[in-house]
Amino acid sequence: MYQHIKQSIQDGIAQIIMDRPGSNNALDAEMFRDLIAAVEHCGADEAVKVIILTGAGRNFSAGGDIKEMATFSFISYELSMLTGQASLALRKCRKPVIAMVNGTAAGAGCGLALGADFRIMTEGSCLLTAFSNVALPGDTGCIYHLHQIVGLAKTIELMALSTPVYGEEALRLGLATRVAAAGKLEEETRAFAIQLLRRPLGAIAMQKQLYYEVFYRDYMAYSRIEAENLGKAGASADHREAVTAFLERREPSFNQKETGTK
Ligand SMILES: C/C=C/C(=O)SCCNC(=O)CCNC(=O)[C@H](O)C(C)(C)COP(=O)(O)OP(=O)(O)OC[C@H]1O[C@@H](n2cnc3c(N)ncnc32)[C@H](O)[C@@H]1OP(=O)(O)O
Repeated sequence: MYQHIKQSIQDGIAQIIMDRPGSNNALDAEMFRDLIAAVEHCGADEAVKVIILTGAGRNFSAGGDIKEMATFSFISYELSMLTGQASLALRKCRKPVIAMVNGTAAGAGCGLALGADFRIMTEGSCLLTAFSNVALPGDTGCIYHLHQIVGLAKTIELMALSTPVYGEEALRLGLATRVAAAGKLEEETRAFAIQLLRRPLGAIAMQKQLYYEVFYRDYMAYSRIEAENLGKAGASADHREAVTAFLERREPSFNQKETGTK
């Protein structure tokens, strides 16, 4: 049904898989659209009680498709807004959403994991904001979600430095819900989903509605600024340099000018 999104339902648990392992599940506009459709579909399907979002292969997702970015002269407003809508779809969904973070969740992948209600990680899996590595300010509501969990000071640090946050530290910061034992990520995520299945899901749906309506009130205003900034930064010399450096597998050399100047 979708090209790079797989969806299955078993015993009330839907699994949505970002499935482009050759590119570490890097996301393009079509994948964001399909992900939103899959989440909305699961949200409306009576057979689905709990949703698990994960990535195929070694990593959850490497975020926006940098190889595709190399072909752009700018990042479109439509793509930028789609990123924010994708993580909002997880937040708006009335079913509990668990991000099963296999390997790395980078950039937009990190934003999506943070848009979920729960994150199950392993000691070796990590959340990596990554945006500043490619001279971008952020998307997928990443700053908004992060700020809700760790506060502004830690958000500023994680966004500016793009330091990876591994399982145990993520747990300490409140970013991870559970850290599964090595090799047990799927088993422990499923056990967590089954635990949720036994909870009063109607009341949890109302809790989610309340979180969304109260704590995400200004999300769309935020999202528009996020998209405008992504467009400006996507046209900057620093971003061009970062994308070229990524493809050439070398460290970028930033020119230190304000992002958005050419
Ligand atoms: C609009 C949205 C914007 C954003 O999200 S901005 C943030 C963009 N994302 C990043 O900056 C993260 C970039 N990727 C990485 O840092 C690493 O990857 C990982 C930590 C995720 C995984 O590392 P490892 O397991 O060592 O894999 P590997 O050798 O780096 O990559 C394997 C193949 O995957 C391709 N790939 C990785 N990330 C992306 C990406 N974001 N877009 C497109 N392709 C990607 C590589 O190039 C390579 O491919 P080949 O084998 O052909 O050389």
